[in-house]
Amino acid sequence: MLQKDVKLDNTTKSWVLKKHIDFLQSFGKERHQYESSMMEFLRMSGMYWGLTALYLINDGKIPKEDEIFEYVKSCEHSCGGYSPAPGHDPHLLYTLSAVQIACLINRESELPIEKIVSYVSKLQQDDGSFTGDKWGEVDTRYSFCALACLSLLGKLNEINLVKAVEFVKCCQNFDGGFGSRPGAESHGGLIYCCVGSLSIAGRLDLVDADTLGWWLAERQLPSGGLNGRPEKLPDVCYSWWVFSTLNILGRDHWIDKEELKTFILASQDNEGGGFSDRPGDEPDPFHTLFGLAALSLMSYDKILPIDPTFCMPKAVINRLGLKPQTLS
Ligand SMILES: COc1ccc(S(=O)(=O)N2Cc3cc(-c4ccc(C=O)o4)ccc3N(Cc3cncn3C)C[C@H]2Cc2ccc(O)cc2)cc1
Ligand SMILES: [Zn+2]
Repeated sequence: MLQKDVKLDNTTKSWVLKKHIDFLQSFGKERHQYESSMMEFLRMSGMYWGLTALYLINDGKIPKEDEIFEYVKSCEHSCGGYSPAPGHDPHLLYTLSAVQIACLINRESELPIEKIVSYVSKLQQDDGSFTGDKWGEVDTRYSFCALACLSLLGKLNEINLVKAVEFVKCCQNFDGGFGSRPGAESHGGLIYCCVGSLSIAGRLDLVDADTLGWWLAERQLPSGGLNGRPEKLPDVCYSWWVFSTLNILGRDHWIDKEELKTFILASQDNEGGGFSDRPGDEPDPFHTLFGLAALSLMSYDKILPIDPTFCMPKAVINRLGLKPQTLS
């Protein structure tokens, strides 16, 4: 079977740092007005992706912190959950993004912490799993959102952590990977969510690190890029999901970092800045964060260090006194 991959033109690129700062600072303004209105349904997450990326390459400086915190507050619901934009419904995805943004700008103590804890706790099911909102769709993505959100607020003990870990374990497959629910196939993004959950819970002993490490290393293609499942095309965001998981498991040397770096740099937009999912596509804040975050794990140039479990600057995780488990 011909292996699906992309062909890189052979110029190893350096990176256009200044243009990435411009791209991130202008996203949502006139240049991207249409796109930003199209993306209203995920705007709180879009702000977390854009602001975290900017923090990493702009020396930790984030402009208009008061305006940002006003926006976060405008999306707060009486139940303690946050919506992606005013007038939308609250959801666990955007509640995590809201807490992450507050931590980035040092304002987490001004959040209604007890109400957020109550919102997240109510989403935990009897089997330890979490739904994304009251409509009840269970997915290991939401286990990660719940544990990351409460851990950032120092309230991890307010949910049943033993049951939460038990559910993640039930989603482990024979290939060492994890899926969205028990029996679902292994997928790079969900493996990151499950290993990230176990890292926050201090239960990486439950992971078969050699079998999973091997499956993750198999994601690297001749282009240097990583895919999320066998036979899929490489994609910059998997540089994060797969590579940060290998980093947590202490096996990031099992892939060729130089080749991964070349793939990521080939996916940057030299004109307008930003990174796309693969070379030649449109850049967006989502792939810009995950490309920069993977480069940060490789200590590329002057990108500030990032925490592999929370996908947040190490300086913020240290300030909060958090120590997510990793296997050295
Ligand atoms: C452009 O098409 C999509 C498809 C899915 C989504 S998503 O919200 O379900 N989601 C996140 C995601 C975001 C973007 C994007 C474009 C512009 C912005 C502004 O900030 O963000 C683009 C893609 C994307 N996807 C889809 C994707 C990424 N790589 C391959 N694909 C198919 C991921 C998707 C699921 C998701 C992942 C992580 C997360 O924290 C939240 C949602 C969004 C746009
Ligand atoms: Zn992607």
